[in-house]
Amino acid sequence: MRNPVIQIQDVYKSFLIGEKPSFWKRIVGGKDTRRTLEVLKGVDLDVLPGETVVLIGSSGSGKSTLLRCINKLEVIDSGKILVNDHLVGYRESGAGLVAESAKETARKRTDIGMVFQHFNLFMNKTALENVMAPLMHVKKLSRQQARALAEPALERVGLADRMENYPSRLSGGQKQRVAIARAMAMEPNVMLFDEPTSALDPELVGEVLAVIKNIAASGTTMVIVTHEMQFAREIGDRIVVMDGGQIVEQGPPEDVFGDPKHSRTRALLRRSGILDTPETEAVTVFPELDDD
Ligand SMILES: Nc1ncnc2c1ncn2[C@@H]1O[C@H](COP(=O)(O)OP(=O)(O)OP(=O)(O)O)[C@@H](O)[C@H]1O
Repeated sequence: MRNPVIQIQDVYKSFLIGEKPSFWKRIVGGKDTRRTLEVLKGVDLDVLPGETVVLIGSSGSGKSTLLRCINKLEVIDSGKILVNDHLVGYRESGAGLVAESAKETARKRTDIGMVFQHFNLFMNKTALENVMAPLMHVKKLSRQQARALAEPALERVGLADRMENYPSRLSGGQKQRVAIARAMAMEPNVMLFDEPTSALDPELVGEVLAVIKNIAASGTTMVIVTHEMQFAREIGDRIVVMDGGQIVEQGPPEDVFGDPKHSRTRALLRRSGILDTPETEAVTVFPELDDD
């Protein structure tokens, strides 16, 4: 069996919350009131080649942070993340592992496509120029070579007739499809989607989901953070449920949605209208007595 494309091992991540006290405040002995918020608390997760893993969980459970750690948009406090067998943030040298430079991080990121909630398009460039930009500036392709990859990428997401449009002339769904084409044109071997439909009007969600499904069907390894439970159920090879910075349950969609084991999963699915068992579940006080 091939190695997992992504290996996340015992990852911890926290943020410092609050404002750094000013120089003058410190001079007069003012206290630093910042506090540490632990967002990831020992996460382990492997993603296999061609697999689509969907992260679900309540707001603030750490899904986006975990996704962002995979391509070093966030730096982990401890643990390890390997992508394509390379340790994120480090490179091998004769002397062992050394911290990688910003340039090396940028180069490694070309293997990992990322699609954000808010598209992140250049507003002063057409759809085609948006897709060509990283091909030229990161992959250093000529304009002609970049165009030869960008056009089919836009065709693939159904935007053959919108290539010359500026983002201001595109709907939210079309903008997100340009962002997907831009990531896919780089031919990454992993795609990360961070709530790709949550900034869209409901009637535009379907077209973006259809494009993502199409990419999944082509065998690209994907990790998707979403609140769209129906979509998660349809597209996920594996559903991973996060709560309070930890993975509380994972498995095939039919198990997680059909027979959720963890109380936090059941609460999440109830809130999403997927599970309609009553709020007051029977609580097994003495599980050992239930065995026979
Ligand atoms: N850069 C940051 N600085 C400080 N706190 C942060 C930062 N990024 C995230 N957080 C906090 O970390 C926690 C987890 O955030 P994260 O975005 O990972 O959750 P999530 O599960 O993706 O939530 P949602 O579904 O609402 O997007 C939240 O409390 C959030 O406010």
